[in-house]
Amino acid sequence: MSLWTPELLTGQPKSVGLLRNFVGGEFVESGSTFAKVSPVTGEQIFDVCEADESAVDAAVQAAQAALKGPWGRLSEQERAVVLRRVADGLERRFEDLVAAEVGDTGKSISQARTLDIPRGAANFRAFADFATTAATESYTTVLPDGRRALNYAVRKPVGVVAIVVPWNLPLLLLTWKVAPALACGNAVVVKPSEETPASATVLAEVMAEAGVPAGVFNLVHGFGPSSAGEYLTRHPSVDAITFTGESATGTAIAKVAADRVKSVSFELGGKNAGLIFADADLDAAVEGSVRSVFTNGGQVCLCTERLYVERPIFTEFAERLAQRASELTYGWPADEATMNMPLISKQHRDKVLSYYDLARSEGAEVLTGGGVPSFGDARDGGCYVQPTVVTGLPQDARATTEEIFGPICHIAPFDTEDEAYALANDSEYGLAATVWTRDVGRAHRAGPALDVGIVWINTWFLRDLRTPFGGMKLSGVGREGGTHSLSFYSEPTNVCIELT
Ligand SMILES: NC(=O)C1=CN([C@@H]2O[C@H](COP(=O)(O)OP(=O)(O)OC[C@H]3O[C@@H](n4cnc5c(N)ncnc54)[C@H](O)[C@@H]3O)[C@@H](O)[C@H]2O)C=CC1
Ligand SMILES: O=C(O)/C=C/C=C(\O)C(=O)O
Repeated sequence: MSLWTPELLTGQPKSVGLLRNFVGGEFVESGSTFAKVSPVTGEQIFDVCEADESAVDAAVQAAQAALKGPWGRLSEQERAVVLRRVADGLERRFEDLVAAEVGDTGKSISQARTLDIPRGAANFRAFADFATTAATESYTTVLPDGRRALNYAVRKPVGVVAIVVPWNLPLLLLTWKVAPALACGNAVVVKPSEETPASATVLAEVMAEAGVPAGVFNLVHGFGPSSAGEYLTRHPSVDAITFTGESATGTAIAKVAADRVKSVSFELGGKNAGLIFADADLDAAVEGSVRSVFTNGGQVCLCTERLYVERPIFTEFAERLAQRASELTYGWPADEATMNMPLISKQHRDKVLSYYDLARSEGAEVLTGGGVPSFGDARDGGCYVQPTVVTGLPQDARATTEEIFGPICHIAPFDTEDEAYALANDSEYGLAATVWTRDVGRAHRAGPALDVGIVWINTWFLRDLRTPFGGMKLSGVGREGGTHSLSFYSEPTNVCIELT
């Protein structure tokens, strides 16, 4: 019987499925299991096999062996054919992936259908294209004595890549790294979040169905410290580590990686600012901010948690945003009209609610939300919080400086363009910013003025997969996307031929 039943959408499945690790092309069980519960109801939906140190070692060895087999001899074009088969497979398994993703996260079926799952297939198609069309460097060299040479670089795989990802956009973020890693000829061992083991398991099934050679894609389930995440990242045969998640976890992984000088790519946290200028299209700025603050329950590293609004429109903007936040509909994930989703876990809900309390104790005025909704049904066992808008905090309050990762924003006024950039830049993080203005000159000034990796003007989370993606300061190390991903997941060897 399929594990990926529509019952997962309710958070109340009739039976609890077993999710296994995928090593060397086989699904394997390990000694212990842990429970995965639904964020919608708090009921257990899966038993998950936790990979112990020997299971992680077997996965890394399977990856090493795969690099020596047929996979290591394929051309870029041949690998691209395999990647496109994976994309086709993800599309064939679309409804299974929706059930898996919604079951694990409680996100709305409409978001899973329009964002999370389509981006899985899109990532594989995009990197099949990028890897087969990207140029490599070439120089004709002329020396002072008249000798000439041709230099050109060839791209080679890095080797075994460890991929560690979080729970907020599970399939999207996993495939964003698996696709370029495989396009460049590497073999991977992936460690999804303990909170979201399901869509990675469907991806493993798709890999097998698409004929990806055994050992090229390996999946280990488990936790971070003293579990699969740590065993994987400190494994001596892992050549590179790519990670998305909390900045503190990035620090822990960087320390482990330093011992063997492994290359790392980190997409970390954010405390992203939105700047609303008085000349903006106010309707668009309000609706855009509703998206940027509340999408995925505020659980996207790109979400806006700090809004700065030019003083003449401050009161109107704040009232309108709070009104729209209060109108966001609750519903079961399977209801297309549902806009709010639960947070991922009780632990994360406790963290977010502690920030709601902290904001109040630091002097915030709560314009809407600030608590927990009540349903009178099984969702009361879940992890819901109210979308929340606050104002009145100083710039250095903890609630306005620390990443909360929930459906909350703080709104503050500003008076000049320079002040707006200074407030936005006054953060340990530097991931993304959103600017709402009709002034084209200001739109072009914002990019250079803001100390972040991504600036959106009059939009948010509009993605072109060729563009550099990543953050400054505590928000990350390196960039992925397009040729930036190809650079991380491959090693260039320069060839110099003297021309006679
Ligand atoms: N992209 C972002 O900005 C994200 C930020 N967060 C923030 O992080 C907080 C904690 O969420 P978590 O999912 O626990 O994030 P996390 O950063 O602890 O976990 C992300 C992934 O790293 C793994 N991991 C954790 N510690 C590790 C270690 N020492 N070595 C190797 N792997 C390790 C986890 O098992 C998971 O697969 C959230 O409350 C949220 O504020 C969470 C997810 C994404
Ligand atoms: O690649 C994207 O489009 C989205 C990335 C989002 C994150 O990295 C995150 O939320 O952690």
